[in-house]
Amino acid sequence: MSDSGDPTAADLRIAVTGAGGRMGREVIEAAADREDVTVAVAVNRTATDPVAGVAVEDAADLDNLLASEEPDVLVDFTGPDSAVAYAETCADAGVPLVTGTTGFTESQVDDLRAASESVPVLKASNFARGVAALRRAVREAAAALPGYDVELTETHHNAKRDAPSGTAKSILDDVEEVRGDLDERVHGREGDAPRESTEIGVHARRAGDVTGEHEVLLAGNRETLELTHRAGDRGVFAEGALDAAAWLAASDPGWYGFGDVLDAGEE
Ligand SMILES: NC(=O)C1=CN([C@@H]2O[C@H](COP(=O)(O)OP(=O)(O)OC[C@H]3O[C@@H](n4cnc5c(N)ncnc54)[C@H](OP(=O)(O)O)[C@@H]3O)[C@@H](O)[C@H]2O)C=CC1
Ligand SMILES: O=C(O)C1=N[C@H](C(=O)O)C[C@H](O)C1
Repeated sequence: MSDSGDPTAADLRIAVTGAGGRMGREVIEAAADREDVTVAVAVNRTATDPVAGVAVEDAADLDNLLASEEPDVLVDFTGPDSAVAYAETCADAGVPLVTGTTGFTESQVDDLRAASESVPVLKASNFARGVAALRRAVREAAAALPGYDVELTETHHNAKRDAPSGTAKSILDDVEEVRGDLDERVHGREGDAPRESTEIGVHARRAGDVTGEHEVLLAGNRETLELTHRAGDRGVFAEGALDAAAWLAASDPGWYGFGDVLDAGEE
């Protein structure tokens, strides 16, 4: 962090886990494009060539690297098991954690929350600002259209592991909060499957190299409303994650979401 104590002023030093993955690479490349961010540590589980000129070390050495390099924050896009392990490493090292990893079980989220008692932890299923706007719009529409059926469809590239996506689950939580009558998530339909009024249909498509699309359909009373977000490329997630990292580095230990970063920007 810069001597001014303001990590957004200059030279936020980050660590990146999953540096050989799609998102890890994108974060390192986005950091290279920003004057205010330096990648101090980059690790991957398996051997990886340098990314944007940054050497990628063995993830098994992360605790030593955090101790020697003292980054301001760690940015993680890996898998649920590893993200939980890295959260414990961050808590031990006193390094704030931004994780965009999805697919956590409830007990793994509890583990992340435990780490947030020692260091700031920010978990977000989607770092696109447009998705934050989509979620607000969906909440408003669901509240304004009582009794309408809701169906959610997400589409991602064919290498995505978790389904439905983390973003889809966040949107489902939003809808259920606003529409107390919808409490049954139905994942696809097959055979004799008449729709119940309490259902939210959930559809996960995997195809080609689609970056990420989320569509919410509300239908009733002879009308339909569709709200859709499409990510053009992964840079949009990486930039949001770096904004979150800059904000989190100056925060107190606790549990945060991307909304906290966006709300702070509006003050
Ligand atoms: N919040 C957001 O805005 C976004 C979130 N995501 C989420 O980010 C995560 C990663 O996505 P993506 O980059 O596409 O995935 P990739 O499979 O491309 O990359 C995952 C990386 O994590 C590493 N990794 C996986 N498991 C472990 C482990 N157990 N221990 C250590 N390292 C591990 C892999 O290393 P190795 O190659 O050695 O296996 C790889 O480098 C997913 O959960 C995805 O849903 C994705 C995009 C945006
Ligand atoms: O795995 C991905 O690619 C993505 N994962 C996130 C999710 O699960 O919601 C965010 C984005 O849609 C891309």
